[in-house]
Amino acid sequence: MENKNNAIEVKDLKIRYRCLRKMSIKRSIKHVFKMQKEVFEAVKGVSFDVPRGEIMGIVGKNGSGKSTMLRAIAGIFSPDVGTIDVGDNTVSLLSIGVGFQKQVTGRENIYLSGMLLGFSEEHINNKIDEIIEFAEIGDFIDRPVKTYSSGMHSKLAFSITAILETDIILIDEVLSVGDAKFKKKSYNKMKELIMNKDRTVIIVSHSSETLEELCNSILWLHEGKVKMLGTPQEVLPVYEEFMS
Ligand SMILES: Nc1ncnc2c1ncn2[C@@H]1O[C@H](COP(=O)(O)OP(=O)(O)OP(=O)(O)O)[C@@H](O)[C@H]1O
Repeated sequence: MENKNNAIEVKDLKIRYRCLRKMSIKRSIKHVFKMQKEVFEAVKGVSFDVPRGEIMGIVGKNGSGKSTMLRAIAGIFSPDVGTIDVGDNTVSLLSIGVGFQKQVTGRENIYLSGMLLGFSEEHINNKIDEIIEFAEIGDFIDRPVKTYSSGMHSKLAFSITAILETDIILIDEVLSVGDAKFKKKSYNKMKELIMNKDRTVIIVSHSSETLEELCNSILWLHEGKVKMLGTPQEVLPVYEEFMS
């Protein structure tokens, strides 16, 4: 870490997706050994720092690279170019559709997720009752995750991150999941986690109201590049004007 007050340092980050070039089935059978790969750069040289204890919001229209960047910071993708430094902090990503083994039970998934986040079995043992209680999914905790509704899935994912308390929390548009009661409870829990002065948070959201209330800074991504970086008061009005 260049500056010891930072929890996250991202420098010149570039992330590319490699997909197979579209061609007819006949052609692809004929050319199976030389199928051409198409490369798409979703993040095109992004740099920013997040000081320890701060909350940064990310905005940008659909497809601007927000989720790709969060996944890279969470360690799911590695950078094609550039660096991401999170020091020795534990990092968790709250996002719909990542993280669970569908064939095994919610309880087993708590252990798997907890260990992936870097926690010991003993630590998870101490926290598991609290996680299950917070998730409010009843007997489903001992059923395979593939039988869960999307609301149940999100409640369990949220509870694991919220109760295990990593140093860095990355939140991808999940502040508004679950039913009204859980939404309120999770929003309050998130605020409690965020208010901890040592915790660092990045939130991707389309709600300017939420970002304005919670964030110290806002990063505006546009087509994989930084369009603006500043305080919510500086960035959000310009962004809203741009989007309208
Ligand atoms: N697995 C993939 N393979 C190829 N391209 C992808 C893949 N995932 C995302 N992309 C492309 O990368 C770009 C950035 O996608 P990303 O999901 O990061 O955007 P986003 O800003 O999070 O969008 P949204 O607001 O819709 O969630 C998009 O153009 C998308 O089509």
